Order: sequence, then C-alpha cells, then structure tokens
Amino acid sequence: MILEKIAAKTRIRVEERKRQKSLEKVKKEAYGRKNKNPFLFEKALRGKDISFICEVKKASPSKGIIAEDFPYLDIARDYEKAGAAAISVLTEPEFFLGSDVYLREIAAAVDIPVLRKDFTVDEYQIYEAAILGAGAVLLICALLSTEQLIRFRQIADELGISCLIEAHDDAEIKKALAAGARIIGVNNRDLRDFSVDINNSINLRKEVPADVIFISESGIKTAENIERLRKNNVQGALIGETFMRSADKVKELTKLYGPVRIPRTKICGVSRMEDIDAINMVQPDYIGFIFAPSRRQVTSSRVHEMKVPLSSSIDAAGVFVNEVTAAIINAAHSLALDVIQLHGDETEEDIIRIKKETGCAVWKAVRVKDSSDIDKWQNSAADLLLFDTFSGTEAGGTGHSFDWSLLERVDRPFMLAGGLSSKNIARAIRQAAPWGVDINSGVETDGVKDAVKIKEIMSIIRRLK
Ligand SMILES: O=C(O)c1ccccc1NCC(=O)[C@H](O)[C@H](O)COP(=O)(O)O
Repeated sequence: MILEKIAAKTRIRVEERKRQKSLEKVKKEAYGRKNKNPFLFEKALRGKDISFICEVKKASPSKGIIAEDFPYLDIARDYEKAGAAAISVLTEPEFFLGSDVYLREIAAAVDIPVLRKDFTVDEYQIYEAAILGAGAVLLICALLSTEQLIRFRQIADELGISCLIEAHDDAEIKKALAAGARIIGVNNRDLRDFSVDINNSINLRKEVPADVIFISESGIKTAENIERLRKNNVQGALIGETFMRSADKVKELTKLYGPVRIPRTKICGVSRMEDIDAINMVQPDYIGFIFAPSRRQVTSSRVHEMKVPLSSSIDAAGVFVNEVTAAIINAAHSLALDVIQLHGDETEEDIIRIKKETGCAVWKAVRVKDSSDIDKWQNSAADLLLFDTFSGTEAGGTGHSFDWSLLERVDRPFMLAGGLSSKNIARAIRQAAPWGVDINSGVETDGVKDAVKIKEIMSIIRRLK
C-alpha cells in the first residue's frame, strides 16, 4: 500500500539526515529552543465552533500536481487572513513534493500554529519539527505501534508541541486513545484505493470522548460537509485540495464556514490629515480621536480640522483616559463628538453624568485580565462595553490581542479591541461575534496609519458575509 511505500522512503530519508546531523545534536537543539507558546495548536482548536486547518500542499499521490504555481508563503498568509485556526504544511519531499523550507518559512511568517504534515516514523522527525517551528506533528496509527505512539507523544509533550494522531477505523481510534491522544484526526480517504467518504469521520465521532479534539481530514469540499461535521460535534476540518484550488481563500473559507453578521467598524487613533482620505475611501462606521497622552494624541484644534473633510456618515469618537469630566463635556460639545470612549478608571457616576450632559453614546473600555474584569462591568450604564487587552503600562493601543473565549460570558452587545489586524480579524469576528470592532495598531506601519492596511482589513470584514 502507498502508506508503506512512503514510510519506507521516509526511513531512508531520516537515516540520511542522521548522518548529516546526529540524533544527539537535533535533540539538544530542539530542547534548547524557546517555545513561546506551548501547545498553541490544541488551544487553537478548542473554539466553540468548528475550526479550520488549511493545508499548504503542492502535490499528492492521489491527485498528482495540485499547484503548478506554488507561492507557499502567500498561500499561508491568505489562510491566516481567511480565518484558519492552524496551517498544515506538507514536508514529505518525494510523494507530496513538500519541503522543510516551506514549514520553516511559513511558521516564521504567520502567528497561527503550524502542523508538520509528514510520515513520522522516527523520533528524530519530532525534534526536527520543533526546530523548524512546528506547533504540531502528525502521528499515523497505521505506521506506528502503540508503544511508539506513546513514546512520540511524550517527546512532543516535553517539547510543548501537539500530536495529531490519525486513525482510519475503530481499532485505530482505540489505539490512539490508548496512546493518550488529545487530538484525533480521522482520515476520510482510504489509502488502499484513495476513495473518500466523509461519513467515515462522522461515523467514528462517537468512538472518541468529547474532551478529545476530533478532526475530520480529507475530501471536505462544501458548506454542507462542514454543516454535517458541525452537527456531529467535529471540532476541526483539515482541508487541503479545496483550498489549494481556490484563488480567493477568504471567499472559500466564508463559503464553507457560512456567513456571519458583519460588525460595526471603528478605525481608532487617527491623527493626520492625510489619514482622513484613507478613512473616507473605506467608510468605517466610526473614527476614533485620542485625547489622552499617546503617540496618537490629538489636540482639539487638530480634530476640528480633520472633521471638515471627514465623510458625514462616519461618527466621531473621542477617547479619554481619566480626563476631568468638564473637559470631556466641553470637547463633546465643541467638536460635535458622537461617542465618548473612556479608557481609564472612570466610575459609573462619571458614565451617567457624561451621557446626560453630552447626549453622546458612552463606551466604557474594559481592559481584560480575567473574567472578573468582564463581570464587574456587565450591568454598566455605558451604551457599550469595549473589551480591550490589559497592559500594566498602556491604557490602550497595545497592539496585542487577548483570550476571546473569555467573552463567551458577555450577555450584551460589545466592541472588541486589542491587536486586531488583517491576520486575525476573521477569526476574531467568527469567535467573539462582537457588535463592533475597534482597529488601531493593526492598520499602522512605523507608527502611522497605513491606507493599504486599512483597505485590506475593511475588505476582509465585508467579505465575511
Ligand atoms: O491608541 C492609543 O494610543 C490609546 C492610548 C490611550 C488610551 C486609548 C488608546 N487607544 C484606544 C483604542 O480605542 C484602541 O483602538 C484600542 O485600545 C485597541 O488598540 P490596538 O491594540 O492598537 O488595536
């Protein structure tokens, strides 16, 4: 069978590699590297809805060449923008025309975890995967004994990388579970004859406990396929060919995932006249002016000037941090602000007074460290809560995102802020379902607003429906 052929070639490849660099050396290098985000792969797959693992694959034994033109870095970046939870990269060189170079460069170019899709037959490959920057390795039950699965999983655990343990039938699922699998992938492709049947993973879902992440692999093509997987509690879909053959990854993932409600958009921290042209071009719902000390701080007279060419359909928000209430009220009136956004230690009394005396909507920024920060503000009189990333040194504009799963407890409409960019906006919107998104550093280059990035992020958001 093809699997045995590939495994045999892989054993030869690994032995050659060992001659070039000893097992001791790769081991030392793998343990010596800093894993900033251990087990990110499995964390990324624990969302409340189905996740996508999108594959970068030039060829396969069943399909031959899939992508003549193979701009692997662009493909990976497009997957990330489309909202993939993780990327799978083929590194097997002979049958899939994969390469370690693809993996290393892709892992360095994206923020989401990357699976090394190879035919693991030796622990050497797990150390290599770690060195290349992979967040996960593939272990195929049909190629490994239970003892090998356990040993390889333990090595991966020590390195902080996850194992996707692939099974094809009931017996292999039992083997994967006996090996302590935390993620099981069921291949819908029968490697004996290459036939594909998505019912294979659906039928086997019940054999896997609910706390083990279950991935359906191969042959997933349509929104109906995804809906069936979703209904059968499948947490992830690993999709290669369908995405590789699609020129527009954002459109393809949206088609498979299904439409979402498009949130209101706000571009914050606008401080230069020339930014207004870029803003008018893309028509967000709101623009944010920062009156607090910041590299984005603006004066009232600057805001006055910028509001002249600003499109009348875009509402203006003033962002304040622990400002005296009278000054906020004065700015609201003199600059005809529509929203007052409070980022400091303002109280409920402040919020109520500012609402009453300005007639503006008041948005209270809640900088989230843990769920207690959210609970404290759930009943606030603020028109909207704006959840942002906590920082001990900055009141906002950190450029970092936080754990959006904390927002599952929020029972009122909210704005989502904190490190939103083209790389994560699709995932953020699908996962957190915010009323609105507030975008700042993610559309800047060298500290100033970047018209190209503003256009790109707005285009991604609008294509999610
Ligand atoms: O952006 C600032 O410099 C800032 C400074 C002080 C208080 C608030 C600030 N920004 C408020 C915002 O609305 C930002 O858009 C929000 O914090 C998200 O910023 P980012 O993480 O850069 O996307």
